[in-house]
Amino acid sequence: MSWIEEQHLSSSNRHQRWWLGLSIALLSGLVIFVSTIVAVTGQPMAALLTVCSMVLIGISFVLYRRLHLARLQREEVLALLSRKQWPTCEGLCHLESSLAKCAARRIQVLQAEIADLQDREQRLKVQAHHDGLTGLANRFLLTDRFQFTVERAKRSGQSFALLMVDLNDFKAINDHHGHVAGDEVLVVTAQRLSSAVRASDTVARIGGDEFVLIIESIEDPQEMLHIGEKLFDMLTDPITLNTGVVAKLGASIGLALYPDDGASLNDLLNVADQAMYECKSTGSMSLQ
Ligand SMILES: Nc1nc2c(ncn2[C@@H]2O[C@H](COP(=O)(O)OP(=O)(O)OP(=O)(O)O)[C@@H](O)[C@H]2O)c(=O)[nH]1
Repeated sequence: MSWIEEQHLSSSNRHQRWWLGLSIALLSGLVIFVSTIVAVTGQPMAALLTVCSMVLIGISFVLYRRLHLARLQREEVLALLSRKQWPTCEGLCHLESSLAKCAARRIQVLQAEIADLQDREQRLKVQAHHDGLTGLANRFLLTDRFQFTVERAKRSGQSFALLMVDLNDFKAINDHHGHVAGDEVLVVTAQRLSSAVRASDTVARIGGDEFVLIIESIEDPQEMLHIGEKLFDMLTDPITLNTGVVAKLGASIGLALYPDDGASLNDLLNVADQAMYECKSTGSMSLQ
């Protein structure tokens, strides 16, 4: 038997003896206590005795737990010693550096997870505010930009224009060349509209082939006529599709001015929509 095992055994024997002694002492104490109560009162006080007994049992249990835990800890240290596994200085350094590496790896993983979440949040925001096909603003963002433009126009005292654009005979592209060709036409149309206005202006797609533009800071309504003509020329320029098919489309454009034609988005959309249908029915681009 090794010295460590001997130490271990004698230590647990000591504890057993200690525990036995304590139990006997507690039991004797209890018996003396009960006898005293009976002698003094002449009758057993059952309730009082029960409480006292429970207190004594509680105390002995706590003592036992403490002894038991202390013994467990000592057993662990003895086990380490017996296996000669006590960490050396080198071992501790190694342990420290591997813990540091582990923490650094965890931080990297967390950073990647945070970046991924931020990326997803950004994508969700874009999805919520933009048209999936063309990347233009959707109706939600259009409403937001409209409010923003109104506030700016109020401060500067300048007017702004709302244009409604609708492609003519777009359905025929879908019907004759397929939905993919139709999508391509919509994407090119969006690109053309965006390139025709300033970055601060808003271009939105609000329906199949319906687009809305907000053109800021209009000093002279005549200015809008030039912009309208430029848009018309751009949109009626034939589009060569990926399949080689050349798509020729017409466009109808309606105009409304803030604040002359209304102060709310709905008012301006109604005026521009009416103007656009007049343009479509006459077959010519006549900005109202
Ligand atoms: N390819 C494609 N087609 C769409 C999309 N959204 C709506 N459409 C189609 O666009 C067409 C729009 O129909 P209309 O409003 O009659 O268009 P139009 O032929 O230009 O008619 P007018 O405006 O009266 O000249 C419908 O056939 C819809 O199915 C889309 O995202 N992609």
